Formats: sequence, structure tokens, C-alpha cells
Amino acid sequence: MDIFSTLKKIALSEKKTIVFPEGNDKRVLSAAVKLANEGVIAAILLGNETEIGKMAADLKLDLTHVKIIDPQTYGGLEKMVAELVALRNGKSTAEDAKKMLSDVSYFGTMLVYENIADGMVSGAAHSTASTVRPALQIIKTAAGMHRVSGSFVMERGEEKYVFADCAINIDPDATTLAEIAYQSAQTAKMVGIDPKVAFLSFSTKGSAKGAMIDKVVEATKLFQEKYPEIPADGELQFDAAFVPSVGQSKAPGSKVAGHANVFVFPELQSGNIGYKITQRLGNFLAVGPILQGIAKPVNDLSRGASSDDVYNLAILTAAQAIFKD
Ligand SMILES: CC(C)(COP(=O)(O)OP(=O)(O)OC[C@H]1O[C@@H](n2cnc3c(N)ncnc32)[C@H](O)[C@@H]1OP(=O)(O)O)[C@@H](O)C(=O)NCCC(=O)NCCS
Ligand SMILES: CC(=O)OP(=O)(O)O
Repeated sequence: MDIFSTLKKIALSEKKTIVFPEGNDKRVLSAAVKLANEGVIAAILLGNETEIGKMAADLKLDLTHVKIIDPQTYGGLEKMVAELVALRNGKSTAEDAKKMLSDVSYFGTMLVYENIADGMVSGAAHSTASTVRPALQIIKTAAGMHRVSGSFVMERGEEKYVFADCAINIDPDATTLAEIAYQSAQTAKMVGIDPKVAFLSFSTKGSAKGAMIDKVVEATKLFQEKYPEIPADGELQFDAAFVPSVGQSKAPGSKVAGHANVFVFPELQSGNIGYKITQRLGNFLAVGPILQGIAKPVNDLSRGASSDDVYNLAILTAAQAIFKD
């Protein structure tokens, strides 16, 4: 069974509420309505009811099963402002908080914070930075985690992989890289992949030298010390990590080289470029960025996302909410 059919079964077992701040985006509206009509989630759309109603009529969508909240007329706004001020702990005044909440990303994130929604999916029309910053400030990291990161689940037929960090940490240090690898291994387990983690580089086992490679070697060592139960190796070039014959020749004796399924990129440029090449040239389904290491599920979309991508990411978000309980 493909990953998303499995996750959909999980999501159907306990209906979670997902908020979609971009309620007036056609891709988001279609996906949210479809999921709500199928009974997979309870959907909250943010936006103006009349505008969303018109769009739904044009798209011939039935809004019976979705809830629309208009942030402009929301009755709980004063309470939300007070909560946000308290949460920001001296960093934002009531005036700042009101301004922040006029941004749907902040408003939606606060609905998750207040447990009105179990998770949020946004980013089809907003940059990753503006989607994710509220989550970092309000929801914060999960217990024991220090940084939130962003992975993609890549799927093509029977081939299933996790790529990270493709979205958040611009130039992680070795400690953060090791934490990203742990979070990615957890994401892999959630989607039914038995993780084998490769710390990627342009060097395999000392074939090149320099500070960039030292960081990857250090991250691998930290990870292996902390999580000896999860197979991991580095530094590995992608071919050594992925192709069994190349892995054997470049990293003989490695249990991971040639068989990796969780790919940890050394920094964000390679991670973001790497997933987009795999998606666009390799025709892989790319679902994410999935925020990892965060206390509650909030997930971002690429602005290039299709309605199917929104649909899949919302299913994954609902499954994350179930796993967290
Ligand atoms: C994610 C990102 C927006 C955060 O940047 P930022 O808002 O400038 O970060 P700041 O340093 O101002 O931090 C804002 C808050 O988030 C927290 N934060 C930042 N990065 C974090 C991370 N990776 N994990 C957890 N918390 C983080 C900070 O601690 C801070 O919290 P505070 O306000 O309570 O003190 C930034 O790292 C970024 O732009 N990343 C790349 C996004 C991108 O373009 N990706 C490519 C497309 S997917
Ligand atoms: C994940 C990602 O690259 O997002 P966007 O395409 O919106 O920048």
C-alpha cells in the first residue's frame, strides 16, 4: 500500500481538526473540502465566508462539512491577543500581537496553540519563512528537541525516502545536523520506512578534505553515539549512499552505504535543490515540508504545490496529530 493510503487509514481512525489559513486559495479549498466530505478530517478554513462561498460555487464544491472562520470578525480575538502577548514574554505588545494576528499564519497557528485545531497546513500562497515563523515562536520545539527542521517524504511507486533539511535550517552545525537526522528517522518510521540514515556530502570517507566535510563527519559521530540503534553512516556522496555497487566500492563494510533511505543534506541549499530535482526530473511525489521536532503538527507547502499535495500533507498532518496523542 502506498504511504498516503496507509496514513489516510490512520487519519480515518480518529477525526482530527486541521486549520487551513489559505481558505481562499482554490487548491487549498478543493483539498480541504474533499477531505472533510470523505470524513478524513474536520476542516477549518480561514477567510471571508462570502468570498469562499463564491469560489466554492464556481468550483462546484459543497461546503456543508467545513467550518469557516473569518479572522476579521472572530469573537475570540481579544483572548487570542492576550495569550499571544503572554507567550511572547515581553517580546510583543498587545498592539504588536493584534497586528501579528491580522496575518492568517499567526491566526491559524494560535488556533492550534489553543487546541481549537489539532494541526495546520499552510504555505500554498505564503513563503516558508512567513508560514513557519509563527509556529517557531508560538508552538515551539517538542520536548528534548532544540531545533525544528523540515523534511520531504519522496515517493515513486515502491520507492520511499525521507530528505532533510529541505526547508528550515540554513546552515546547521554538527549538533543540529545530528538532531535533524534523528527527527528524519522518526518521520521515516511514521510513514513505514525502516530508517537507514546517510549523512550526505561531496566526499565519501575522506575522499576530500575541509571544514564542510568535517562538520558532516562530526554530525555522523554524534548521531552514532546518541542513537546506536538507528543505522547511520557518513560522510557519503549520494551515489555511495544509494547505489549498492558504488557504496561497496567507496565505503566498503558500511551497512548503510548503498542502502540508505533517509538522506540528510549538509545545508539548506543542497537539501532544497536536491528534493526539487528529485521531484521534477525524477517524477517523485514530494510531500512536505513536514515540520519535525515541533510540539504540535504545523506543516508548510511549497508555493508550487498542487491540490493533491495539499490533500496529502493534510492527511500526514492529521496522522502526526494522532501519533502525538
Ligand atoms: C525559519 C526561519 C524563517 C527562521 O528565521 P527567523 O524568523 O529570521 O528567525 P529568528 O532567528 O528571528 O527566530 C524567530 C523565532 O524562531 C525561533 N527559531 C528560529 N529557527 C528555529 C528553528 N530551526 N527551530 C526552532 N526555533 C527556531 C527563534 O528562536 C525565535 O524565537 P523567539 O522569537 O521566541 O525568540 C529562517 O531560518 C529561514 O528563513 N529559513 C529558510 C526558509 C526558506 O526559505 N526555505 C526554503 C523554502 S522551503
Ligand atoms: C519548500 C519550498 O521550497 O517552498 P517554496 O517553493 O514555497 O519556496
